[in-house]
Amino acid sequence: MRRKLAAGNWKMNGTGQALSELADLARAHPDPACDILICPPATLLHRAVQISADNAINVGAQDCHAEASGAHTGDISAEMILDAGARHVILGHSERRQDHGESDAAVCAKAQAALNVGLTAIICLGETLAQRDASATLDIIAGQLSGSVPDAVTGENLVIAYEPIWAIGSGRIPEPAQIGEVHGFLRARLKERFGADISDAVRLLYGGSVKPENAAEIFAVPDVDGALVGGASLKAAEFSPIIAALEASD
Ligand SMILES: O=C[C@H](O)COP(=O)(O)O
Repeated sequence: MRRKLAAGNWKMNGTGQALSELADLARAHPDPACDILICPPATLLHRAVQISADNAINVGAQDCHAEASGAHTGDISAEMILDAGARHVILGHSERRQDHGESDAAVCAKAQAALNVGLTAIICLGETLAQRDASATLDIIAGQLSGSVPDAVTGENLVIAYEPIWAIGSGRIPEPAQIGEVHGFLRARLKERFGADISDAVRLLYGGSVKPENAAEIFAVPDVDGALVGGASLKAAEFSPIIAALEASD
């Protein structure tokens, strides 16, 4: 049985003051019925881990380099993330694919680096609005899935986040049936490639304008195992009802 996952991606938001939100979140969810993960900027990673050492909040990073070490100014390696005490890393977010030109192959190499040190890779994929309008969504998703996910996954160490690019930060979300179509497709493709045992263990998150008001509807969609939340994860008061909706979902 997959344990549901409420993941918050703080993106390039937050200085030390924002860490009080972590403590508030932990107080609101002392014994959650789902996993809770916050991915702050790299500058806050270690402090976030320290604050969360004795509570139910997990901490993750937002990116890693594909190499273990070397002359890569400004980057951090998977081992550094592990050393900071985090156990998850988001990879291939559309903002990185766009801002940094990350290809599926680059995301796959980063994911392999993450798996090599024992991190769980949260690999993001999703279509643009033009691709959806052209009925190309499943083709795009199939290509990203096959190109971005390394062979060495066990199931438990892989999370896939379906994030339609047009839904990110826009206030728009797909119809539940559209989310269900993509998630069902992802599960089937994972099963084809890795077999049922691994496919059944992979958690599939939806991301893009998840808010307290729409969370229950999204979590009722089959094969949605949680959410990757951006803006609404920045404040405990807004993320907490999303977590509660996930806990209440079947
Ligand atoms: O990683 C999170 C997603 O990009 C969703 O962001 P959002 O919840 O602000 O739309």
